[in-house]
Parts: sequence; C-alpha cells; structure tokens
Amino acid sequence: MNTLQTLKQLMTGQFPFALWRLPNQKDINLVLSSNQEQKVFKTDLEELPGGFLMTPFEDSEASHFILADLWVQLTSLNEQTPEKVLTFIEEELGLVITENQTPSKSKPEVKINFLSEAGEQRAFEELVERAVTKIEETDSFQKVVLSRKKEIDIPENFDALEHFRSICQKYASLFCSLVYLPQENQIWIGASPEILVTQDDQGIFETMALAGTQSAYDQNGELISCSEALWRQKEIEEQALVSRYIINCFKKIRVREFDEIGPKTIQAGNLMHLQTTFKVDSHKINFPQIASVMLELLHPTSAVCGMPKEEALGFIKENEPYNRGLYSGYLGPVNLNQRTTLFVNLRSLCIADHKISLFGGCGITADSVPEKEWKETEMKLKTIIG
Ligand SMILES: C=C(O[C@@H]1C=C(C(=O)O)C=C[C@H]1O)C(=O)O
Repeated sequence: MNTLQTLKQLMTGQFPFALWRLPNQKDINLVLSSNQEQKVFKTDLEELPGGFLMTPFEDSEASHFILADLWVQLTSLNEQTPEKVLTFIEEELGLVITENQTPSKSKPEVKINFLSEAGEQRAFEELVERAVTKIEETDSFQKVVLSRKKEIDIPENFDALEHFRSICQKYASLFCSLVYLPQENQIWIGASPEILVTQDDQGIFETMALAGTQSAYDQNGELISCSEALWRQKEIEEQALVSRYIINCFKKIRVREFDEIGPKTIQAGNLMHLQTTFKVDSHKINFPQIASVMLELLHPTSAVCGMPKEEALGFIKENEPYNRGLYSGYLGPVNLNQRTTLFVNLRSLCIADHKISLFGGCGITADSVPEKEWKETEMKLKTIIG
C-alpha cells in the first residue's frame, strides 16, 4: 500500500490533513490531525502550536488550523506508507485502511481544460473599466487587484492526489500544496510563487513584493530566459508599489535593518513576475515576534488587494461578483521545528460540490488595458491545471 492510496482513503473521512512541498526541496510534508480542523479568528503565530494554517482573504472570516498530531516527511507519495502513519491512522483516528486492489503504478495525467465564454470576458473587462475610471477619478486610489472564479466540471478519472503529485514534479520552484478540509467539504490544491511571511529556526524573517506578470514563453512557444525579460513601465510601477507598501509596514514598526534584494525576474510555471525579497535577522534586532506583527500589517498586501488597502478592499467587496473565501488568503506550516512558512493562496483550485473552481486575479492601475488583464487571468488560471 503506497501513501497515495492511503491518503485517498483518508480523503473520504472526517479528519483534515495537509500535504506540501517547499520550493526547491524534495521531501513532501504531511500533517494529520486527530480532530476536526479548528476555526481561528485571530491568527497570532506566537500562540499557535505546530500545524498547518489556512486563512481567508478577508479578516472577518475564520482561518482553518490543522493541528499537527502527526507530522512526517515523505520522500515520495509512491513509496510504502510509513509504519508511523499507518499506526497513527489505526490507533489515533480509529480507521482501518484497506489494501487497495488497483495497481500502485502512477496513472496517466488527466488534462483539465476550460473554455471561457464571451459573456464572462465582457463582464470581467467591464469590471476592469469600472476600476480604471475610479482610479482616474480618485487622487488617492492607485491600484486594485481584481479576480475571477471559473467553475468547471471535474473530469472523469481526475484524482486530486495525483494532481498534487504532478504539480510537485512540474513546479520545483513553487510552493505546492494539497489541503483537505472535511468540515468545509473542500480540497485545495495550489502552486504558489509568493511568500507572505516566513521565519526560520535561525530567526531570519522574509517577505516579498511579487507583481507584474507576463508569459514565460515567447510567440514560438520557447521559454524566455529571465535575464532577457523586458518589462513595461506599468508592471515596473505596479511592483514598486508593492515594495513601497512593505517598506511602509517596516516603518510602522520602526524596523530599518532589512536587506532588500531585487527587483528581479522570476519564473513561476507558465508565467514570469518581478520580485523583491526583504529579509530581517530578528535575533539581531531583538524582535522575535516580527513574523506575527508583520503578518497582521501585510495581509492582504497590495499584490492581492490594492493601494490604499481600505479603498481597494471596498472596491473589491462592492464589485467582484463572488466571495473570494480562501483564494488570495494565505496558507502554510506554522511552528514546525521552529519554522513558519506562509504563502499567498494563488494559482490554486478548490474542489467542492462536485465542481472544480479556478481562481486568478491581476493588478489594475490607471494604465490597464481590459483585454490584456483578461488574458492575464486566463494564463493564471492555467498554471494549476496546465
Ligand atoms: C492575484 C494573483 O497574482 C498576483 C498578482 C500579480 C499581478 O498583478 O501581476 C502577480 C502576482 C501575484 O502577486 C493571482 O495569481 O491570482
């Protein structure tokens, strides 16, 4: 019995779990809980035990926390389920895993396709136009990130765990995750390029400004090297705005000793972005709780919300035709081996009510061209299924 088959059986039950693979690492982490996921309203990282956290876009909605009653690192999902996992499932969860008759060799990948209708495009472009007008009319309003949700049928033979395994293979540099939330009746799979907050066991805090998007492939389908990427003024300004937002957060808490690396071009699957990384040695400045404090100030950043924050949030709530829920919130392991690694929940899909929902957004400024923004969302939706 391999781990994939074991988890597949768990995915029909009442116990939540999270699987993730950190960027540029091999091991897959698994956190299992012997209780239902907990709802947390205020995410104070200092207070949380070890586990996996998933927080929505809007502060007013509850976060989901999966307590790490068991945390294991796996070299592959294809390998025999570790004894430790089987014993935990049997003794702590009281479940019996049955030997599966199907062969354990990996299945061919199931392609997910989607077609967008002209009506959808028109509605999104109108939304973008409305935002551009508002930005032009309002002196203080500079940027709003608008998004869409695309619902598709679940293809025959689609297997969430196989899909997670295939994105891990495809996207070595991204944060790949699968989260099973039985209380919500949701499974989330994602491949995020964007760190929100991390703090390692040496006390190094990190965050990033990620914005500006273009295809990683040229018109002939050839991969563009990051060093040769060209950016327009619109993207450069849009990303600089996110950097300024982060620096302002540091200013609010009087942290001046940060290293700023970038902006540089990074590849995120089928796309490229501009990225600036900010690092702080929390031991050196004697600020151990910096991750918690910055998390509270940063989320939602101007990479997923806009600038100024309150104005952008108001526009999103009034104008986006759906509730974002967990999309563009954040997720990741918390306080495991004194490390916390939270990524923005982007390039993700949610399986619920026999449907797959895909999400994608883009930053709107006074220079936005509605059709281009639409195309950007189409590319973003494809990352997680392409
Ligand atoms: C909102 C998304 O991505 C964010 C918006 C970007 C942009 O506007 O260019 C780029 C990276 C992300 O910070 C998304 O992928 O859904």
